Amino acid sequence: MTRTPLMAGNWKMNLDHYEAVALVQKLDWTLKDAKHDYETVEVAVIPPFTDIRSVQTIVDADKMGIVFGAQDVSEHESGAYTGEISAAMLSRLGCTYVVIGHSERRQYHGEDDALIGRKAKAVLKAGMTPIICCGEGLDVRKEGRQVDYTLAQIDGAYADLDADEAKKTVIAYEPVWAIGTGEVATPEDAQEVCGAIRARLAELYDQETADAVRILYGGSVKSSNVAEIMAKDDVDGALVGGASLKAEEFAAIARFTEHAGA
Ligand SMILES: O=C(CO)COP(=O)(O)O
Repeated sequence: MTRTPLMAGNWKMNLDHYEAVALVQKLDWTLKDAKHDYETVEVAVIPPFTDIRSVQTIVDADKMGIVFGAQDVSEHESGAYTGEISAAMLSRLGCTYVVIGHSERRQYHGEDDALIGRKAKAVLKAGMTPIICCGEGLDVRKEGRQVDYTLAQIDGAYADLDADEAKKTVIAYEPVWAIGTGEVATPEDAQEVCGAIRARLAELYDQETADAVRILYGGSVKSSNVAEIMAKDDVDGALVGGASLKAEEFAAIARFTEHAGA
């Protein structure tokens, strides 16, 4: 089973729509210069909602190989939900991916696994791919409970998804203690949990489903550490925060096969 690696840049609450266009253009030029093959490594940017229309316009106009997505979505289809954005709206803008249940949404907006499951369903129904985030905090890691904790998040988020739906999802394992801290998990740490997630998917569904799902690692990924993490069997890409805000650095992450061992 070959899974196409995915490098997704989560910009979080950074860059207005002018800056977004400039960054996407620079990323596109950098990858074009390197003759990047998007079939070999998929590259996605995940900007704030207000940037998406501008990103769509430039990606379409310049026929870029880069795809894009959103950082969150409403669980509801439409109606009186002030401030919310529906999956249909994102799909209409050409989004390929929607990040669901990022630890910052769990922490600051009280999102739980059941809500994350409903959001994933809404995204799938609209024909897009949810990137379902999971991962433990420092206290859980210190107690050595990272596998059980993360698998419980997976159980909760996938409770109402059938195998056909599950197959179309992407998972991002992001240990909270490694996010924005410069503290990157070791490749072995990443593999331990990503491998356990795949084994759990095989239990919940079947091996074929488990093998189809791409599992990304996230947390202080940089061009200097991505290759060793990508070398692990169950790591199929990265969800990149800070380093995705610099075109050359993010392009270098997407080109990780060139600096294996760096
Ligand atoms: O949260 C992350 C991506 O979603 C990781 O952020 P950093 O790469 O800045 O640690």
